[in-house]
Amino acid sequence: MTHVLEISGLVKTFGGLTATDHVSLTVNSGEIHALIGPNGAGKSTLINQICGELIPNAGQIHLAGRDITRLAPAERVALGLGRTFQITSLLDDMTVRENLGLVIQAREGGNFRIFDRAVRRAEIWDEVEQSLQTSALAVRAGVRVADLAHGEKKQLELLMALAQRPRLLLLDEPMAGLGHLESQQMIAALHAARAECAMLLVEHDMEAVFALADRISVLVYGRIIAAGTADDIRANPAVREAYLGEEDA
Ligand SMILES: Nc1ncnc2c1ncn2[C@@H]1O[C@H](COP(=O)(O)OP(=O)(O)OP(=O)(O)O)[C@@H](O)[C@H]1O
Repeated sequence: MTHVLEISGLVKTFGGLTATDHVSLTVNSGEIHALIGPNGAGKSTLINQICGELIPNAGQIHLAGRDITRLAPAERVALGLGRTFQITSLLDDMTVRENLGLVIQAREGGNFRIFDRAVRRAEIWDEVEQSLQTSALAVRAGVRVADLAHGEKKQLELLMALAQRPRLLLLDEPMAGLGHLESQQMIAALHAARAECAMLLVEHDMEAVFALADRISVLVYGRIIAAGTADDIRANPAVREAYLGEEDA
């Protein structure tokens, strides 16, 4: 079986510190795999190696069977690696609809002939409407990004990342800074998105992790100390001790 993502024996050191200590994990197609762990466990370091912002000292990363360990970030994106857009990359003076249209247009590149352009433009707007259809943003399509609430901007980031049609989407704390209702909307949006791509979800909000994850890997001091379903992880004594702490014990 080809996994969407396969990480094997990954090691990353910073001087004397081993931030990624022989990490192996897989993400299957259609799966949401959550990566949890306390502050400083090495989650960002691992994500940055998957994106190509950091190159590991040892080990391999395969995306859909292709060795991407040493590829540049843009080459990984071209092979189907997606990451949520940061709010700072949204265009404030343009509407939700226009921001989405731009991403779809960029995905297609200049890849159509002049006499196809009008047809293509109509197809792009159709795709924009489709992607908005089931989103909490549907009623805000004509609103400028500058006038959106924080949670709405996070929803737009997700739609823009999905519009790139990634095989694997890396989600770095999508619940951060969201209120209760906004978190519920984000959980619903991620749940709906699982039909479109596999996801590796780094998240501190355990309610969201337990609601969404098919499998969970627990990282502590750079090592995966446990991996399994939400029930496995909840019941694992080492995890309760190292991570969930008194809150769940
Ligand atoms: N560029 C760097 N140089 C030196 N040490 C680093 C560097 N980046 C991360 N570290 C160290 O590596 C370890 C893992 O950090 P990392 O940021 O990956 O953890 P994290 O799990 O993402 O934490 P958080 O949940 O707080 O974001 C920490 O001890 C951190 O201080």
